Amino acid sequence: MSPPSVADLARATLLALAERQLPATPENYARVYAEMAGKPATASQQPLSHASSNIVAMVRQLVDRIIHRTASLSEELQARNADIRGTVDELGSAEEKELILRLAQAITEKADLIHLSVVQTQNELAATRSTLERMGCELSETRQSLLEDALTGAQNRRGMDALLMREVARVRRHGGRLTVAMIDIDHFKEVNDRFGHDAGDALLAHIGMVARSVLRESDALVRYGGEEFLLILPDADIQGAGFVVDRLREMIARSPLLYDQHPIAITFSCGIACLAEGENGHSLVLRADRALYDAKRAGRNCTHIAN
Ligand SMILES: Nc1nc2c(ncn2[C@@H]2O[C@H](COP(=O)(O)OP(=O)(O)OP(=O)(O)O)[C@@H](O)[C@H]2O)c(=O)[nH]1
Repeated sequence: MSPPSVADLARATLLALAERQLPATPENYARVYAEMAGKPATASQQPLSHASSNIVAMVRQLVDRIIHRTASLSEELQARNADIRGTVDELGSAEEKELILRLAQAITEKADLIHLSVVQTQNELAATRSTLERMGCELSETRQSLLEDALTGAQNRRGMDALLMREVARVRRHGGRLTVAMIDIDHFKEVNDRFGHDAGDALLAHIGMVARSVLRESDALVRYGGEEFLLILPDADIQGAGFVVDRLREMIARSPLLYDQHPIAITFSCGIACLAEGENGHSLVLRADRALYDAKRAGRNCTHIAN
């Protein structure tokens, strides 16, 4: 069975909150989500550059250890080989049965020692390989977090560029559609002004969580700017994207963030654009952004479709 996706976890977290009748506070989210994801809720993240340089230092240490171990094994084998050759020479000239037996015994013991050294080295190399595999996993997590926004868990702009490039190339190669929806929270500044910056941050994390719960596995959520998110919807047309955005609007209306016992209800404005023939990802996003601007000018809490 494949592991649950982030969207599955987000959905399950919302469900678990409702079942336990817990208010949707950031603390409850963090606790339940961490339980679902099987991660410690308070895991402190090392700064990335620090984590990366740690990994590089560890790889260097491991490689040094392998070089040292194989070099000393090679020296040891050479010395034991010379030793055995000497004993075999003695054996060639030995005439007494007892001496022959003793020399043969000595050769067997030396061969056993060689075998032991090789087995030890094999074990050490196997341990090194599993350490390297573990570090490979950590490195790919680190690489992933370089593309993620830490506050909301959405992709950041760098992640968005890579995703859009891949999706536009897919449409060009195989046909199909690509639609994006640019979303901007209405009057977000008032949330900061009234409840404080931490509440604003918690609201952004909340929106990220709710948005992930309405998206499909193949969709992506990007934090485009301060309080602006981009939904990347492969294989969706304008109508399909409108349906996703309506669902998000409904979910957000139904589950306002509870911050310090205060429900913080918000709405958002949205601009939708579908990739046109020959268009690149940058221009697609700009068209969605312009449609969003039109939605704001039209009074907010609505969706506009790009020309
Ligand atoms: N708490 C918090 N606030 C942020 C973050 N990024 C941007 N902001 C704030 O978001 C607010 C955006 O304000 P405006 O651009 O005036 O937009 P708005 O108040 O949402 O108004 P409209 O978009 O016109 O509906 C500013 O006050 C920024 O300081 C963030 O990461 N956390």
